[in-house]
Amino acid sequence: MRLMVSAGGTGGHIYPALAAVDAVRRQEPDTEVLYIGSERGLEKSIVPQRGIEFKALEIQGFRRKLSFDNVKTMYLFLKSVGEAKKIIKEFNPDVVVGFGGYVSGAVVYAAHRMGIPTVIHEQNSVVGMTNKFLSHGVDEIGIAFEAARSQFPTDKVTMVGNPRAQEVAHMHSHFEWREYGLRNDKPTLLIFGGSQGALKINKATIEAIPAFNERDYQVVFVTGQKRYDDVLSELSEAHILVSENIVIKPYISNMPEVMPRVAVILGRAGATSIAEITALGVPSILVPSPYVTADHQTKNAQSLVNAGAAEMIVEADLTGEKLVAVVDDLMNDDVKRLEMEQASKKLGVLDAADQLVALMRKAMADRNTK
Ligand SMILES: CC(=O)N[C@H]1[C@@H](OP(=O)(O)OP(=O)(O)OC[C@H]2O[C@@H](n3ccc(=O)[nH]c3=O)[C@H](O)[C@@H]2O)O[C@H](CO)[C@@H](O)[C@@H]1O
Repeated sequence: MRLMVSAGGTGGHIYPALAAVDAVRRQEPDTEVLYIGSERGLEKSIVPQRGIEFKALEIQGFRRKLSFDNVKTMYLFLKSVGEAKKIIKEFNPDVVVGFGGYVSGAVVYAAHRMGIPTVIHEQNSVVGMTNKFLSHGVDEIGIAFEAARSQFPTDKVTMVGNPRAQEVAHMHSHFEWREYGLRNDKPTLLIFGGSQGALKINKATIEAIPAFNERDYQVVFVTGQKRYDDVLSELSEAHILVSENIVIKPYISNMPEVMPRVAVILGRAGATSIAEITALGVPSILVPSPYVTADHQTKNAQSLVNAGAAEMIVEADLTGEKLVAVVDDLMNDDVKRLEMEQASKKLGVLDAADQLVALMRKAMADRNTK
C-alpha cells in the first residue's frame, strides 16, 4: 500500500497516527509511508525517530481557528492545500488518513479534491474543528468515543477505538526502572501532564516533593520538554531536595515500554493518554485540562471515573497537599488498585489499529467499485 498520514501539533494526534502506520506495515511490510506534519508541532522530532519519511507544510496563522470567516486564514489554508497537492501528486498515495491538528485539514482536503480515498480518525469525545470541517468530504470516519458519532455525518462513522491502545497493549516491554536509577521492586507513580506537560500539575508536584521524599514508593515526574528548566529552577530557588526515589524528566519518548511498569498514573485526561491507560489497565488519578474545547477532558475523565477505573481531581482543587493525600491513599491500598486495574482494562479497545486499517481498505475498495 502507499499510505499517506497527517497529524499535527500534539502527541494525542501524532501517536495514534504512528500506531496506525505500524499496523499497516505489520500487515503489508512493503508499504510505503509518507507522514505530512507541520514545521512547529512535536511531530517534526517524533516522526523521523521512527524511521518514517516526513515532510512538513509551512502552516501559519492556524493557531486559533480553521474557519472561513477571515480572509487571511482562508488565504493561508489554500496555500497549504496547494503545497499538499504537490506532495500528494508526487507520492501518489492509495489512501490519505488524517488524525487531527490543523495540518491534517489541508492534507486531507487536498487529497479529497484530487479524488483520492480519504479517512479521518477522531480521538476525542468532542469532535475537533479540523475533523468537523473535513467530515463532509471524506469517505470514512473512525471514532474512539461513541459520543463523537452524532457530531459527524453518521453514515460514514465506525467505532474503531484509538490505534495507540493496540500498540501499547501488545508491546513486549523490556524496560526496567533500573534504567532510571530506580528500583525494580518498588511501586512507581508516573506523573505527566499530556504530551507538553502541564503548569498546574508541575506546580503541585513541586510542592509535593518534600512528602514524596519520605515515601516508600517511587515517583517519575515528567515536566514537559519546554517546562523542564523552569521546574529545576523552582526546586533550586525553594531549596527543595529531591531524594533518590524520585526522578525528574523532561519527556519520555518510549512511553509504551515504560507504562506497563507503572503502578499509578497521575495526569491529564487527553484522549490518547486515556486510550493507553485503559489498554493496559493502569489505575489513574486524572486532572482534566480546563483549557480545551467544550471541556472534553472532563468528559473523558468522567467516563473512567464512572466505570471505577480512575479518580479525578479538578484542577482548581489541585494543591501539593491534595495530590499527596490522593496518591498516598491509592499507593497504600493494593485492593483498590487491583479493582481499578480491572475496571480500567474493561474499557480498552485492543484491536483499534487493525480496525482502522480495515476502514482504510474499505475506503479504497469502495472507490474502486464506484
Ligand atoms: C491541550 C490539548 O489540546 N490537549 C489535547 C491533546 O493533548 P495531548 O497531546 O497532551 O494528548 P494526549 O493525552 O491524548 O496524548 C499524549 C500522548 O503523549 C504521550 N507522551 C506524553 C508525555 C511524554 O513524556 N511522553 C509521551 O510519549 C502519551 O503517552 C500520549 O500518547 O490531544 C488530545 C487528543 O486529541 C486531546 O484529548 C487533548 O485534550
